[in-house]
Amino acid sequence: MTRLALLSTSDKTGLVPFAQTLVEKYGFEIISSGGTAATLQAANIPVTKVSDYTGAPEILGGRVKTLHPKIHGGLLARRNLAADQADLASQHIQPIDLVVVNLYPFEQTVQRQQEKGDTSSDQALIEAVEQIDIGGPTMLRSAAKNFAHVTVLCTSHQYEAYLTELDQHQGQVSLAFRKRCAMRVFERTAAYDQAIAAYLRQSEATSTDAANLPEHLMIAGQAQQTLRYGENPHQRAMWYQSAPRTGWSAAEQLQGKELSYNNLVDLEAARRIIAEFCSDEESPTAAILKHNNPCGMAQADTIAMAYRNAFAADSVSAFGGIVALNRPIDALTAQTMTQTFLECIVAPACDPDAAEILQKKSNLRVLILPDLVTGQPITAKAIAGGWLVQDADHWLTPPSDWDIVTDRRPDPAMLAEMSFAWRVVKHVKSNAIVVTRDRATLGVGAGQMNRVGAAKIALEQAGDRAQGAVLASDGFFPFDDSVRTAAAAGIVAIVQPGGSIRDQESIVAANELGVIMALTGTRHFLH
Ligand SMILES: NC(=O)c1ncn([C@@H]2O[C@H](COP(=O)(O)O)[C@@H](O)[C@H]2O)c1NC=O
Repeated sequence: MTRLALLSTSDKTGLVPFAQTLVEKYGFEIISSGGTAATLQAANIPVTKVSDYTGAPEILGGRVKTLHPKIHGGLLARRNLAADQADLASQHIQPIDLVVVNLYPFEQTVQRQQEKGDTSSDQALIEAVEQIDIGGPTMLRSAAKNFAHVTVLCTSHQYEAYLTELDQHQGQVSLAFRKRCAMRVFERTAAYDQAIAAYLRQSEATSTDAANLPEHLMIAGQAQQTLRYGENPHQRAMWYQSAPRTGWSAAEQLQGKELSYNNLVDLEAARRIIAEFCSDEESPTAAILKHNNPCGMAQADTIAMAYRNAFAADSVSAFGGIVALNRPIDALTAQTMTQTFLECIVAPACDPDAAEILQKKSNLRVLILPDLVTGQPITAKAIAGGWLVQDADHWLTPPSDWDIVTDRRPDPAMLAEMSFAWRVVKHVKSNAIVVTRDRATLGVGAGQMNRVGAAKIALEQAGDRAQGAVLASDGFFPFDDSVRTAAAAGIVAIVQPGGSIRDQESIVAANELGVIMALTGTRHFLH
């Protein structure tokens, strides 16, 4: 008996030569849905339309094409079960050996809508809903469930491997291959459903109410790149891209070595911190990061000067750093950046003459990410037996809402400096203390197990430069010791969340030492 293959593809890439080989080399008979059948007919490949085979026309503008017992009976029947075979015979159903389906391009449709900036109009919703494939996933799932007997391909990338398999097994397919194909189907349909759910969820309010977090957590992504290794060479790693394609998956790498796992983690930390400085009125800003923490961050009148000041903040740590800029890379900045060893640079754009200069450092990875602001709305951490999910920390209390708790009050310039320090410390691992002056970091105490330790590191790094500087703390001061250490080093203003039962002790110490203190009311722990 000839073997039956069911082909129903939206993406017709490689379809014709593949179908030709199936028919001519392996003697398959083909049945296909309307558009696929038309493509094959145009290439003179013999094909029967699904509607002719089932006797049921495509209806509802294509919403029902292949949803028919003659199709799903042929896909689900167990070849080794007499009762199933009897059902097929009585219903004149032919078993189907091979199913080739790729789905309506739902993710691409949403991507296009996002690029046009319209994902929520009535028209956009109608368009997206029509791209929710129903018949395709149904066939894929039927065939995948019956992998004991049926082979199912859900992407044109599998055509070659399938033909090789036929070649190697005298026209047959091994059970192991069919099982792998089934696994890929369930991965694909899960990701497809996740994209649909995410699209529908996006119109919901982005409240911090836990009830608005999804009832079922679905983290989906398509393998974009096998990374050489993870954080360490003995850890496997893969970069998955979510749909629609945005963020780092859509960034342009102008030059440099392949991105590593650690590069991407650092780049994302760099993006998050520079995103804090991307509003229209923001001055040119540069951040240099090492191991996820800013080692130097500065604002200035030009981006070249901002980079220079960020580098000067801690030129030792900047070696091998990751740089993020909130302005296009210009020639002068490029020139300055090539004077030291850097791992990666990310900026919203790059001037042509700057690109030419950077090319001299051929290993240096330069990435262009025009949208530095948009990140994932949630963060997820793996723990044994589950995941922890929270809203990304998008909150920032504006200085106008801070509580100035000391007799001395900041003038506008001092308040702006305190706001700079506050926005930097938000992105430093806890316990975090940052010392800044003239919109540049002078000292960064990161990831310490006690706040005094973080303060000591930041102040020691700042040294004499701490005279007249500002200190920011990501969490409240449990005691007044950090305030006293800061004042002794020359700090004139402190910004911290407040909220300790001993806040008053810190305030009394600040008043006694003539230090300005602002309480923001919100802490920014970062683990
Ligand atoms: N409704 C159905 O019964 C149905 N059957 C197959 N499809 C999809 O239709 C596409 C192929 O259509 P065509 O062969 O007409 O170009 C495939 O992406 C396939 O997944 C369907 N479309 C949507 O649900």
